[in-house]
Parts: sequence; C-alpha cells; structure tokens
Amino acid sequence: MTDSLRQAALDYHALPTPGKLSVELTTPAETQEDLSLAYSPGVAEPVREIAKDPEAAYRYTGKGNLVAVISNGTAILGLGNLGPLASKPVMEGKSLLFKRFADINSVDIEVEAPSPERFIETVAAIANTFGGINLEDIKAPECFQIEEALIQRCSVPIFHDDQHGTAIVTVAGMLNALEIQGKNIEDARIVCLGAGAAATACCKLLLCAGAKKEQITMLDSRGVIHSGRSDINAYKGEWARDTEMRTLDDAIEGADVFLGVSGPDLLSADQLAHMADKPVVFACSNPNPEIAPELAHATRDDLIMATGRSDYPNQVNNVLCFPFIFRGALDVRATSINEHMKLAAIEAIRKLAREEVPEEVRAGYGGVEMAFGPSYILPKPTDPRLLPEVAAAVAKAAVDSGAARLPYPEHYPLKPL
Ligand SMILES: NC(=O)C1=CN([C@@H]2O[C@H](COP(=O)(O)OP(=O)(O)OC[C@H]3O[C@@H](n4cnc5c(N)ncnc54)[C@H](OP(=O)(O)O)[C@@H]3O)[C@@H](O)[C@H]2O)C=CC1
Ligand SMILES: CC(=O)C(=O)O
Ligand SMILES: [Mg+2]
Repeated sequence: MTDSLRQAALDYHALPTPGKLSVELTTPAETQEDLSLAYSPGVAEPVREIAKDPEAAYRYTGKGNLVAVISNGTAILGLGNLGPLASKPVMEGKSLLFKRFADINSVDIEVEAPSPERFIETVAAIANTFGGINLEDIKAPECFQIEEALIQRCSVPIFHDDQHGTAIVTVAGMLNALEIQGKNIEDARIVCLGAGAAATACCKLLLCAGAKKEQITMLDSRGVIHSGRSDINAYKGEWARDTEMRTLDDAIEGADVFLGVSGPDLLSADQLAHMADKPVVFACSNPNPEIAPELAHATRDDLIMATGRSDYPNQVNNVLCFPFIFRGALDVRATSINEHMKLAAIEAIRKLAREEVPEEVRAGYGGVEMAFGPSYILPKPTDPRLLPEVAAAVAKAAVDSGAARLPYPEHYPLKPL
C-alpha cells in the first residue's frame, strides 16, 4: 500500500469523528410527553407486552432490523490472529455495509474469549436481542464448532460470513468466469489454496454447483491435503485426495482454476504460467491477494483475474452477499439461512452481472466501461439492483423451504436505496 493510501485510510477512520458508525433516534424525544412515552412511565407498556409474548419485541423494539457483527479477531481478513480489539475497524466496516447497502441497523461486538466455549456462551447469551448474528473473521477449525453450536442454541439466523457469504459470491463469480472462458465447472480442475473457513465453505458450495470432488485439490500451509497426512483435522480430512501431489507447484500444473483464500503473494508468476489455457484466478486474500493483478496480467493475457479488493476489476468479496441475504432473511423472519436461500442468492447475484450496468454505478468507479466479460464477472456492490433482486430471491427461497416465519413480504420487491 502506498504511503498516501495508508494515510488516507487512517484519516478516513479518524475523521470527522473516530470510527464509522453512530446511533440515531427514530422517535421524538423533545418534550415531557415524549419522554413519558419513550422512557418512564410509558416504556413499561412494551415491556409488559414482550414479557407476555417475546414476538412482541419485533413490534416494539428495533430487534427485527438489527444484526450483530461478532468476532473474536482470530482471522482478521488475511492478517491473522490479531485479537478482538484489532478486529473492530473491520467489524465496524461490516456494520457500515449492512446499513449502506440494505438499511439494516448493525452493531459490532468484539469478544475476548479464551476458548470457543466461552465465545459460544457469550454470543448465545446475547443473541436474542438481535434479528440475526453475522459471525466474522473467526478462524478455522473453531469457526465450524462455534457456528454449529450457535445454530443449535439460537432462534435467530446465525451466519458465518467468511464461510457462506464468501462461498456464495465465489460460486456466482466462478460460474460466470468459467462460462466466459468457455469451460464447465463439471470438468474444471480446481486448486484451492487455503483450507480454513472460506476455503472449506467455497469448495462445498462449488460441489453443489457441479464441481467434482476428485478435481479439487486443497492445500493448507503445509501443502496438499492428501490421504497420507496424519496432521490434519476432520474438516480438512474431508478434502484429502489419494494423490502423489504434495506442493502448489505440483497441484497448479494444468489447473483451470486457482482459488486463493489463504494469504498474500503465495502464487508466483511461474506457477500461474503453468496453469491450463484460459485459467480463472480468484486471489481473494485481503488486503493483499495471493498474486498481484499487475503481475498476473503481465504473466499471461488469457486469464480472468479477480481479487477481494474494491480497487481492481472483478471484486469477489462477501459484501456482495451478506447485506442482501440478511435483508431477505429478516423480512420473512427466517429462523436460519439454509442452502436453498444460499443457492437463490447465487443465482440472483450471478444473473445481475449480465444486465446493463446503471450509469450511476459506472460513475462511482471512474466511469469505466462495464459489460459482462473478463473484467466484469460480478455486479459491483454499489449496484442498486442487488438489494431488490437478492433479497427477493432469498425471501422467496426461505418461504418455499419452510425457514420463514412470515409470508413473502407484500412490500417486495424493495425499492433501491
Ligand atoms: N474476498 C473475500 O470475500 C474473503 C476473503 N477471505 C480471505 O481468505 C483468507 C482466509 O480467511 P479464513 O478462511 O477466514 O481464515 P482461516 O484462518 O480459517 O484459514 C486460513 C487458511 O489459510 C491457510 N494458509 C495460511 N498460510 C498459507 C500458506 N502459506 N499456504 C497455504 N495455505 C495457507 C491456513 O493454513 P493452515 O490450516 O495450515 O493454518 C488456513 O487453512 C484471508 O486472507 C481472507 O482475507 C476470507 C473471507 C472472505
Ligand atoms: C472480506 C472478508 O470478510 C475477509 O477478507 O475476511
Ligand atoms: Mg471476513
């Protein structure tokens, strides 16, 4: 990162007031009468209603439009385990995105928990105050245990964004990219660098989209995950292949797809050069991708290149999913975010990339041309159609699959914000 971008990023977070969020009132609080309603004695009435019927919380409080973004800071972007407090700018950022893109109120919560059990206890104890919980930047394998336990214990949707948000956007982008390259997902040889939260969920959803397990080679920091390894947990074990391949050099030879969800600068130009013709390279590590786009494009001109960043074409980032999937889930009061809802989100995101791009979106990206093709495989997060399209698809899937507690909303499709 250049010095000027670094300083601009620090200034952005410090000014005009520290941080990126504030709380605003939705009701008047000026007069004696206002205060008698907002606080004592009036506030006692909704208290009594909620005590009689917990569902009344959706009528008398902000619960139904409130999502907590919760982290323990163990896998902050690709920066590693830097602790809960250091994760706060990212969590505030996710809350900003919830509000900006889906008008969902969101607070960030960073939990100092010495064990997964303590984290689970903490989140389970507060979950019911929110309409949903977005877990963020929790490393594998603990993230799997944490999410599973919270889904069991909580009555509101629990969604580990680094797993499912990332997987939804990755699959949407991958299907489009492979189509542009003239390839089928069923035949694609896929190398996934990283075997953590994002990698595991992406590869599972790629299988749902038609990828073949025997065509996926997953690597962790010690190399290829193969059946001879005794140092892998059960989650990684699911991806173990009977193979002679041991290193990224071995795995990348002739591969159609490189999916990077690991760390910075781990794919070399030489390795990229050994991929098949017309490869797809998703270097999704943030903030620094597995290979810099400049180096990738200098190495070969037949690839489709994507990163997790906003400042390059083809941003493969869960921001394209989590605000909108939660919007749909909250609006039908879904109890969970299930596979049907995820698949519906994939299709909605994927289809939008084929539509003509609104002028206002292009203007926000320096006026560059955007049309379905190698440099435009996914819509931009600022595309105002994402909200109505994805939320509607997700809400419908929730209703159809039995996850919804309310009918499909009469006010849908939503108007763009
Ligand atoms: N663009 C996007 O939307 C998203 C991008 N990401 C990015 O994906 C990355 C991983 O995040 P997440 O899954 O949450 O984190 P996890 O901590 O759960 O997983 C990290 C994985 O990366 C592996 N890894 C680390 N260094 C290397 C290496 N040198 N070679 C191969 N593998 C390596 C780890 O290996 P080991 O198991 O051996 O420790 C681990 O399997 C981050 O960079 C993050 O920014 C994540 C979510 C969304
Ligand atoms: C984008 C994101 O969630 C991550 O890099 O962790
Ligand atoms: Mg994350």
